[in-house]
Amino acid sequence: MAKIRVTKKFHFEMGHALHNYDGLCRNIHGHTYNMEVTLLGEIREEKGHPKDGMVIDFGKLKKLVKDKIVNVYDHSLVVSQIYADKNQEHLLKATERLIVHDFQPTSENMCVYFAGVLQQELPEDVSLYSIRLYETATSYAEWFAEDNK
Ligand SMILES: Nc1nc2c(c(=O)[nH]1)N=C([C@H](O)[C@H](O)COP(=O)(O)OP(=O)(O)OP(=O)(O)O)CN2
Ligand SMILES: [Zn+2]
Repeated sequence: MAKIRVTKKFHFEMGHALHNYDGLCRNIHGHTYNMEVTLLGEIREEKGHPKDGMVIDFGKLKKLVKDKIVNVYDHSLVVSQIYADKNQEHLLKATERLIVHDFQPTSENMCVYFAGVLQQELPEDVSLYSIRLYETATSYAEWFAEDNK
């Protein structure tokens, strides 16, 4: 049976600050993140089945990514534990949606983290092929399963 990739695009607004970064991005600022999630799987060939002809229903992929990533990170402020420890009092006053990770919230690290989240949630008959995460219109990071075997 043919293997094929399917991709869905998402976007969310997220603030972050890069601890000790040697440029403007050490300050709290925000981006519109655009994310492309690509899955690999076989096309269901089952005449009469509601999902006949699909690798995964785009609606199912949308719900999964929205529940696990978009609705969690949209309008949040993401900082590293080091940054949070230094600015805790200030941060808790500034936002209701503070997310602290044990890594610097760069596009590379967020991309790897999101890949881990999705890999845990996907149905067994499809696999995560790649994630492309645009931080700005001109900058993105990409995670590929092939690179991380
Ligand atoms: N390798 C990385 N470099 C930088 C990251 C990152 O996540 N990975 N992040 C930042 C800043 O947070 C911010 O995204 C600035 O990115 P940059 O592309 O430099 O943004 P500009 O607005 O200057 O982009 P232009 O389109 O070139 O104007 C910094 N570096
Ligand atoms: Zn940034």
